[in-house]
Amino acid sequence: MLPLFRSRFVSSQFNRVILNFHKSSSRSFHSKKFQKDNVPVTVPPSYKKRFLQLTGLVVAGIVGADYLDDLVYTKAILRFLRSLKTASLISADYFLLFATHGEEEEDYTDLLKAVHLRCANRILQTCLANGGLYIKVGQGVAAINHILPVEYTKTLGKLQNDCMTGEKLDVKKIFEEDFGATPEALFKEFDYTPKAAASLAQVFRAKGKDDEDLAVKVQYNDLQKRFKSDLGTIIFLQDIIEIFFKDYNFGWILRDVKKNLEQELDFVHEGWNSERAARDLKVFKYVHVPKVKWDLTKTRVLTTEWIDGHKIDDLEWIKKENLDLREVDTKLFSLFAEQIFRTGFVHADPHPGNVFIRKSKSGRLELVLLDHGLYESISECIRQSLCQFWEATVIRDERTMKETAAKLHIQNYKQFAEILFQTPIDLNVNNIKTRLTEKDIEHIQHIAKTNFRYIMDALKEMPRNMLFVVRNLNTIRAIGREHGDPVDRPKLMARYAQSCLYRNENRCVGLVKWLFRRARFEYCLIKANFKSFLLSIYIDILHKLGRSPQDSRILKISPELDNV
Ligand SMILES: Nc1ncnc2c1ncn2[C@@H]1O[C@H](COP(=O)(O)OP(=O)(O)OP(=O)(O)O)[C@@H](O)[C@H]1O
Repeated sequence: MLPLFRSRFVSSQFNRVILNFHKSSSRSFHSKKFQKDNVPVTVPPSYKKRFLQLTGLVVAGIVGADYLDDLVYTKAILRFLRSLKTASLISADYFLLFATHGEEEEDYTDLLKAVHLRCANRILQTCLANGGLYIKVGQGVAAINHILPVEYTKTLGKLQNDCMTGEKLDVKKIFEEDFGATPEALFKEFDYTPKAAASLAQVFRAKGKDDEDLAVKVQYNDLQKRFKSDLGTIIFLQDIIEIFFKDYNFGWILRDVKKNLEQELDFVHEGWNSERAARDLKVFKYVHVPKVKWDLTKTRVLTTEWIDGHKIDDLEWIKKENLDLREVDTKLFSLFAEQIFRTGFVHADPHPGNVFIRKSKSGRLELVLLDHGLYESISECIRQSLCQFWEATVIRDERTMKETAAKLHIQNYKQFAEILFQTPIDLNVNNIKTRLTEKDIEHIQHIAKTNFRYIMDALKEMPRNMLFVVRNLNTIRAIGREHGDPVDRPKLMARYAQSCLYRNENRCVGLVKWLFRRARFEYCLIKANFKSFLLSIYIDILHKLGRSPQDSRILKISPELDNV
C-alpha cells in the first residue's frame, strides 16, 4: 500500500475521479447559486451525486479508522485512514456550509468560524494521534498565521506546547541499536521519565560520567521508516482538500520542504547546525546554544548540556523575576535579525518552546536557543537584495523596491513588503507604520482575506528559502505580540537590515553619500514612529501606574490580532 501512496498514483487517480466534481462545484460554492433571498434552496441531483461520493469517502474513513483502531492492524494504514477520515469530515463540513448558506446571510461569519474551529480541532486531534511528522506539519500550518483563519492558527498553535502523543518510546532498544549499549552503561544516571515531549522526540534528563547534567533527546522509534509514507499521505490529503478549496494549496510547500524535514530527522545534522549557530552568534554574549556531547550522539539520539530555563512566553516567570520585556524582545529580534540579514543561517522554527530565557550568575538576561533541526541557508546575494528591499521600503524608494524584489523573483513587491513587515504599506505615504492600530489590523486582515490567492502566489514566487525567513519572522512576531509588543520590531529589524547593507556595501558607497542615505532612512523611521514614540511614553506611564498595556484601549489586543 505504501509504495502506492509514494508513487502518488492514488493521488492522481483520485484527482481524476473528482475533478469534474470540483470544476463545477468550486464555482458554485462561491456563487450564490443555491441562495435566493437568503432562503436555502434544494440541492440539485448532480450535486447530490457528488455529495454521495464525498459521503462514501467520509464513511470509508470513519469505518476504516475505527475498525483498524481496534485491531491495530498496521499503524501506517491506521494513520492514513485516520487522516482520510479527518480530511473527509473537513471537506464535508465546508461542503455543507457552502451548499446551504450564502455569504450575505447574517450569521454566515459565525457559522464559518464554527466550521473553522471544528475542523481545526479535528486536525489537532489527528496530529496528536498520528504524531511525528503530522505534528511538525501542524506546527508549520499554525505558523502561517498571517493567512489562515485564527481558529486554525490558535488551535494548532497548541502543538507547539503540548505534543504529548502518548507514544511509548523504547529508549533502551534505541540505545542498544544505535550505541550497542544501554543508557545505564553510557550515563551515570538516566531518568526514564521524559521531561519534555516534542514532535519528533522525547527529552530525558541524565547525568554524565563526569557528573554533568545532560539533556538526551531520543527520536520516536520508527520515525525514519514512516517518514516517506506519512509525508505521502499528508500531501495526498492536502491534494484532496485542494480539490475542494483551490486556494488552500499548500502541497507545494510540503514538497519543497521535504529535504529539510528529512534532514531534521538526523540528529547528527542537528548537532552540526547547533555548532554553526553558536559560532555565528558568539558576538551576542547573551545568547547560549547548548553544547553537544558528540560521544553520546547518533542519528536518533542527541545529547547536549541540560538547560534550566523558562520558555520565552512564560510571562509569569518573567514578571516574578522582574525582567524587562523590552530587553527580552530586543535581544530576541536582534538575534534573529543577525541570522536573517548577516549570517544567512536561519533558525526556521523559533517558537517559544525553542527559545528559553534564564538569568546568568551575574543576573544578566540570557536567551538559550534550542532545537537546531531545521535551518535554512540564505545566500549572500539574496540577503543583500533583502536588505536593500527592506531599506527601500522604509524610504519608499519604489524603483529599488521593484528592482530588488525582481532579483528575488517577486513581481508583486508591495505584497511582498506587506508580508515581510506585516503591516499595511501605502506607497503614496512616505512613511511606514511600525505599530498597528486596530484599524490597520482590520485593514491587513481584509487584505489577507481578499487577496489570499495573491499572497499564496507571492509566497510561491519567492525563492524557497525565503519561506523560512517569513516563517521565522512570523513566529518571532507572535512572541512579541504575546509580550504586548513592547519593542518596535519592524523598526529594529529595518535598522539592522540597513546596517548590514552598510557593512556589505561600504567598499563602494562613499561616506557622504552613505551618511545622506542613513539620515534619510532615520528620518523616515522617526517620522513613522513619532506616533509610536508618544504611544511608548503612554505605555511607560501605564507601567509606572502598575497597569499592563493590554488593559488600555489603545493597545487592546484582540484575539484577531494573531491572524494578521
Ligand atoms: N538542552 C535542553 N535542556 C533542557 N530542556 C531541553 C533541552 N533540549 C530540549 N529541551 C526540552 O525539550 C523540548 C523539545 O526539544 P526540541 O525542541 O529540541 O525537540 P523537537 O522534537 O525538535 O521539538 P519541536 O516540536 O519544537 O520540533 C524543548 O521545548 C525543551 O522543553
